[in-house]
Amino acid sequence: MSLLEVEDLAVHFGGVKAVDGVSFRVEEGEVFSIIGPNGAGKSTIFNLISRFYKPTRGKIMFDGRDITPMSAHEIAPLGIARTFQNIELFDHSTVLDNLLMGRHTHRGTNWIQDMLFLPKVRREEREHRRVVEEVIEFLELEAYREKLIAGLPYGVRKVVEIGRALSIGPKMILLDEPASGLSVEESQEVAFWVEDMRRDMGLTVLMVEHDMKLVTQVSDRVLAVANGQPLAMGSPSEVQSDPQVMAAYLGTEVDA
Ligand SMILES: Nc1ncnc2c1ncn2[C@@H]1O[C@H](COP(=O)(O)OP(=O)(O)OP(=O)(O)O)[C@@H](O)[C@H]1O
Repeated sequence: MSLLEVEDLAVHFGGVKAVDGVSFRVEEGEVFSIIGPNGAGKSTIFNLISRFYKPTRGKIMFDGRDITPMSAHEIAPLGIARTFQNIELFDHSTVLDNLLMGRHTHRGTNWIQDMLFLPKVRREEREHRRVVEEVIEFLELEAYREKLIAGLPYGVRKVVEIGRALSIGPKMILLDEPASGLSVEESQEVAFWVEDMRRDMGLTVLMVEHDMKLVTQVSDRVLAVANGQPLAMGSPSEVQSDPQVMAAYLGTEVDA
């Protein structure tokens, strides 16, 4: 059984077939990337898997469960976390508080217990802190722990965005263009973290990315899409040399 199974997925917005008949499987521990020109449907596939969009057709299975009918807040506790292309952090909170908010899906207490600060609440709080401190150490964010998001350089905010997703303790992380807007050196750091996430945390990574250097460096397999439809799937080199993929990119910008 694959960790993620996407079967004949489609979503239509009026006359626009944003995604139309996309199927793929992601194995546990795999780094799987989705590439394609602008407007190909990549972010829409992410929005379908993370249950922000309701599919017109198709099925999504995660860890043996049909998650197609579930809502976005129901899938985080199952172990699916995502980052957003446009960074979804609380600008006027610290890095630490943003990461602690990422743990909210694990809340096992109610408001009365919270108000009375019962031992169970204190135990949970300690566990949240432990996990978040591990993430801070993993992403080397120690120097920024108490800093407000608003004052941080873009590259650091992108890393905190990954940290927020990691803080929920997922089995699978969806990275939506983690290298967009980053320098060559910062993109290389993202590559190292993706490799570490898989090796040290045993995570499965599903990534949408334009930076082909990053995709080639970290991905086991790649799915290329265009106009909402699958074009080719295979190793990074197989997909990059596929004639249909090359044709789809002709006349469009490829960040090689
Ligand atoms: N909520 C929506 N309503 C209407 N159309 C949408 C919606 N979401 C996406 N689309 C359309 O679906 C198509 C695919 O968009 P999507 O953002 O998934 O592409 P993408 O491959 O992620 O592009 P990019 O690389 O530029 O981020 C586009 O034509 C887009 O305009």
